[in-house]
Amino acid sequence: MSDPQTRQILRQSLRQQRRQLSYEQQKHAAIGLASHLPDHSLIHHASQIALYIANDGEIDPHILAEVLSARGKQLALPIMHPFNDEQLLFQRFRPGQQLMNNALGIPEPELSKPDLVPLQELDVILLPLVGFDPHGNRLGMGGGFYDRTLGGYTPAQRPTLIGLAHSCQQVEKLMAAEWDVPIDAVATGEQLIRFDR
Ligand SMILES: Nc1nc2c(c(=O)[nH]1)N(C=O)[C@@H](CNc1ccc(C(=O)N[C@@H](CCC(=O)O)C(=O)O)cc1)CN2
Ligand SMILES: Nc1ncnc2c1ncn2[C@@H]1O[C@H](COP(=O)(O)OP(=O)(O)OP(=O)(O)O)[C@@H](O)[C@H]1O
Repeated sequence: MSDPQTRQILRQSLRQQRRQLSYEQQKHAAIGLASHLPDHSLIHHASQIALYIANDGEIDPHILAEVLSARGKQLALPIMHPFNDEQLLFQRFRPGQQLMNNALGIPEPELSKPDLVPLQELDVILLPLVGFDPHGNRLGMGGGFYDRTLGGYTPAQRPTLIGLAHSCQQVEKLMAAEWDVPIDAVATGEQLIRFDR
């Protein structure tokens, strides 16, 4: 599963599966995530947490965002870099804040330099993903945005990386590409799975 064509076929099939989840299944997963994840030590001890606005059937962290915000966590969202469109920036976000669709149709805050949060100041990034395996390999949308943004940092420098996923997004094995940044854990609507390395 390393060649780009195989990755693309798997990506299409996993994206289709998550888009086919019913409204009830999505709601159940979003509530489950918001009820177990805030109490986990990785989140409990974090003060600055990046998450995302759900798109394309992704597990929806918006209830989680409200719980975290009520517990005093500072939240941030990824925004597409205005000049270097292959990189993400992270900007302060308060639930309910006005957002605008970016070029890919995903809502994001309007760029405001004073509200940017340097990556090193984030304790945790909750990342969207298309697929994951039991070793912490992650398959994303194929833009390489998170990999490129995180690739310049050593594991010790970068925030803890927790993928958020529906359990149907787990696959047996993903061959990591050389640029793939492994994640530390995956949280589903039911549980948090930590990867030892
Ligand atoms: N919710 C969410 N936010 C995110 C990501 C993500 O995967 N999910 N990203 C993770 O990297 C970044 C954006 N990357 C993305 C890459 C491709 C597509 C996408 O839907 N592509 C469409 C075509 C869109 C178009 O051109 O109009 C497609 O492939 O069908 C979306 C986001 C940053 N924000
Ligand atoms: N650190 C990097 N340096 C150079 N190119 C990269 C890097 N990371 C990713 N890429 C490029 O980005 C493209 C997409 O990578 P990949 O298929 O791994 O994306 P993804 O992990 O699924 O997406 P995302 O990280 O946006 O969720 C690849 O073709 C690769 O060439």
